[in-house]
Amino acid sequence: MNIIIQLVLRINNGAIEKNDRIRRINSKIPGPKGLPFFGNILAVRGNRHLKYQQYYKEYGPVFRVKYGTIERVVLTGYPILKEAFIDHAELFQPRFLRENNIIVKLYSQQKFKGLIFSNGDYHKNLKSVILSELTATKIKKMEVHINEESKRLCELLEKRANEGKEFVMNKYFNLFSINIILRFLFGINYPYDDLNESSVEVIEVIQRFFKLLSEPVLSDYLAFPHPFPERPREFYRCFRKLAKNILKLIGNYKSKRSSTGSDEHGAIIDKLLIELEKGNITNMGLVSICVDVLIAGADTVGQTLMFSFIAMANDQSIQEKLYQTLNAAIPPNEDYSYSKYKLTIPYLSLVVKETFRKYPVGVLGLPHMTTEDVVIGGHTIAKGTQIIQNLYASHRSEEFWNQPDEFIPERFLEKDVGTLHHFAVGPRNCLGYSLAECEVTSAIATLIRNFNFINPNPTQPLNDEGDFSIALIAPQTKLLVKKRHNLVL
Ligand code: HEM
Repeated sequence: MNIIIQLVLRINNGAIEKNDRIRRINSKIPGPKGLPFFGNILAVRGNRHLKYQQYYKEYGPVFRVKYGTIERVVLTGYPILKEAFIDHAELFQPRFLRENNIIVKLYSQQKFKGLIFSNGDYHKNLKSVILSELTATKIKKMEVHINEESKRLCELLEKRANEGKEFVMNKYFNLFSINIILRFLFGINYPYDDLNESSVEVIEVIQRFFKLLSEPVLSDYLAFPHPFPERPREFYRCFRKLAKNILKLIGNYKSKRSSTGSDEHGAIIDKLLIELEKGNITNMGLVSICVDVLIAGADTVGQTLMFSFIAMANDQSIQEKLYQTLNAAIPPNEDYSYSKYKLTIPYLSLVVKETFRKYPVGVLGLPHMTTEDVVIGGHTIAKGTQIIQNLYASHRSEEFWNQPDEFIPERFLEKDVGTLHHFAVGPRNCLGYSLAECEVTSAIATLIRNFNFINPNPTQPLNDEGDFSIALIAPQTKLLVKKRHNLVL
């Protein structure tokens, strides 16, 4: 017993000493004063991205906040993010992992290792395996499926248009993006005639999982191993549900593969199964990786689309101009094709860029960590500090954008326009960016060609303020849709 107590004390002392060093070095970085023990954790509850926007205005592009004993430095604006994540890429690349966090412990054990919370060669290898399935050529090959999903969405919307009633749009976009990720991962899509119970459940579990993952918990305050629960039970319930679904899909995929005798279906899972056979990942690791790609890829695109349509329903002139541009560029009986038209319909690109600018749904990215002491923007940041990319505040700052809170696609025609970085900056940025761009552009083009999206109460602009989560959540939004003509299907 004595030995165990001594061991725990030694670990505690090690952690406390390490934290003291970080605190000492970071103490010169400006930032809000915090409460003893809690630091700033109570002040940033709720819409954290708005609080960080306010801190950026008060303290500048490099500011420090404390989450209990965790030292967090927040970087805002492309120039400072570039200085850190590109000019010092190696020092800022790793994911921040709390050593005493159970999830992180689980994830970092070989058995459960996923993608998002791994580092080093394991992460590098996995990222390149998955990226090899998301090249421009692969995406072009999959375009037919993306168009199919867009058309299915149109068919559902046609029913709503025929009813002539307003309806909540959000879950349709979520289903669209989940289906595309499932196509890339497993070569399948979620069966739906409309929003049935099981599809809605998957959407809700993914959103809840993200939300729970983004909420600070008691363990955030503590620098040492402890017995307190890390996350509410609901978190594990969500993970188990997702894992169960994924295991079923992997099982189905394997039996389909053995029944057809084919080795190559062109889905990401093919490549991951090879990694499993080589012993580079475990069975549970495979599940964690699939959960990571599913949650990272589904909610982000769904929320982005919802924000875009809210903006366009609030400004009919943008929607009308886009509709006319698309009509002029694409023959009436031809589908929109991303690979064919992405460079030839400038106004569509402007609308997509402005969507990503005004609504960078990965608002604070995912936490990174410094591997050495480093000077950024004139401030010394200690080795081991948690680093956050303040993407929302960067994209909404008057320093880089004129009228940043307005939706103005034409801003990208100006000469000295800011730099978009909604997929984060540096080599550890979003793995799905090419797919996301293709999905968002294709869905906007196909839907706007076929429907007019209307705010049912035009005297009151639709709310476009999101609710903080790892992927900003768009408000539940009721729209009216009107068919433009016979659908281009
Ligand atoms: C509008 C859509 C999307 C946005 C705005 C977005 C944004 C982001 C951001 C900000 C990060 C954090 C990067 C960092 O830590 O520096 C990220 C990471 C990630 N994203 Fe996306 N993302 C989107 C779509 C997707 C899609 C479609 C996929 C799936 C194919 C995906 C998969 C991932 C993965 C796996 C990571 C973790 C990368 C790593 O740890 O190396 N994302 N994304």
